Amino acid sequence: MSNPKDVRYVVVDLLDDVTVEKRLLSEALLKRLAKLPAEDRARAQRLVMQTLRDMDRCDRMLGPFLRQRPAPRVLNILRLGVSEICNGGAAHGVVNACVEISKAQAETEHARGLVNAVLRKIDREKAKWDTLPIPRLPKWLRKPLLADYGKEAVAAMEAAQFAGAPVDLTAKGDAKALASTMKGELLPTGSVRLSDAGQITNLPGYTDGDWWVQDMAAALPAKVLAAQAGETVLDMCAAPGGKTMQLAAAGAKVTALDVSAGRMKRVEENLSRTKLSAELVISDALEYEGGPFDAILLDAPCTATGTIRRHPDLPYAKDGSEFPGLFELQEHMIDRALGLLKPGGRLIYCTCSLLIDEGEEQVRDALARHEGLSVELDTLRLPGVDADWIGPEGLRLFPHYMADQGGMDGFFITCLRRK
Ligand SMILES: C[S@@+](CC[C@H](N)C(=O)[O-])C[C@H]1O[C@@H](n2cnc3c(N)ncnc32)[C@H](O)[C@@H]1O
Repeated sequence: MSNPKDVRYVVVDLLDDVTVEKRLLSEALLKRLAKLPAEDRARAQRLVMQTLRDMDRCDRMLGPFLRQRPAPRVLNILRLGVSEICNGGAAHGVVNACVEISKAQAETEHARGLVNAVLRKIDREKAKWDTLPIPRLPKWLRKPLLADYGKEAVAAMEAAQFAGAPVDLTAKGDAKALASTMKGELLPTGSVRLSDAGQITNLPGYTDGDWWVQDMAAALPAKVLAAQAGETVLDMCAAPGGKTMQLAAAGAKVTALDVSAGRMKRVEENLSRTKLSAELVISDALEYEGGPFDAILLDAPCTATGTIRRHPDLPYAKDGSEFPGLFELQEHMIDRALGLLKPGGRLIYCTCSLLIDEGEEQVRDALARHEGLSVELDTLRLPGVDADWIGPEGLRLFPHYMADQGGMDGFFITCLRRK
């Protein structure tokens, strides 16, 4: 019988965490993977990511064989089975493992016959898999995106999200040299793209802190800030520290602030690995009294809807209900940041979101609230940034930009200057 230390059992637990408990995978993984031997963890993570990415297709495959929707855990066992079988897994082994997982708990034991019968039928029907349409975003997210960008753009975003994401690195030093060492592609924005990275911690230069993982779009805000050596810079929502490291590597005197002590530990570890330094402050940004600073980077807490390529759990763990609270927090944070700037100082505001409420709208509202505030579009014209991506409020990036090279995370980035 399957037990809680089996890879697939843990994967079903993780699917339950996301679809039933509505927890983000990043939060659930730590606790669940700790139950597995180290050598099984990468496989569990790969399987759960694949099943989440395939979820809509799994449900389409299952539809004709289910007279009614099974209990949530039974459905998740089936989804895992479908995803594995349709991605080339050996059906016999997959079916047996899924039946064993069903038998392991009283609430799913009754469904072992169903799991067995349905997965065997799926194996016979698996040719249908490749004809299924690209999964759509959930309605709560699709609707506002359709209103903002139209059908064609949303379909392109969905295709990019389904395709997943390569691994991008930011070099601490020379990006060209890093690309050559890693046999990666040097992107026009200066990030290094790896198509087949494998285990990150085994890559050359990891222990020496020569680079860190950071999507090419996520690397742009610090480039827009363009910190000068000796400048005082506040990284206002810093954890886990990708942008803090860029600012510190540029020679700025960085104050890295975050409200989460747990996440700040990650900043500390990242700085220590890369041998970079910053002053670390654990505080609510809205209560922080420091500065004034030459420049502030505000990578505000947001819906993270631009990162679904890397986080296919998001559409299943969220339903949009907490979004208005985030929009309000972003507004307060912008006001707080402007109050911590030196006269003439610059605020780089960014969110890894696709929603204009967290980008263009925030800028329009901030300009209306603050006299003497202006948007500096020139600073956004960086190497590799297409002029068409820049609108009156800032730089708008979509997952389907540069799709043939692997795409990028959805982001909004702007530079505001205070008189
Ligand atoms: C988008 S993440 C930042 C990512 C980070 N800039 C990087 O590049 O690695 C947003 C961060 O905001 C932090 N946060 C949320 N509310 C906050 C608040 N009121 N004050 C300070 N930080 C906050 C979260 O803990 C989270 O680490």
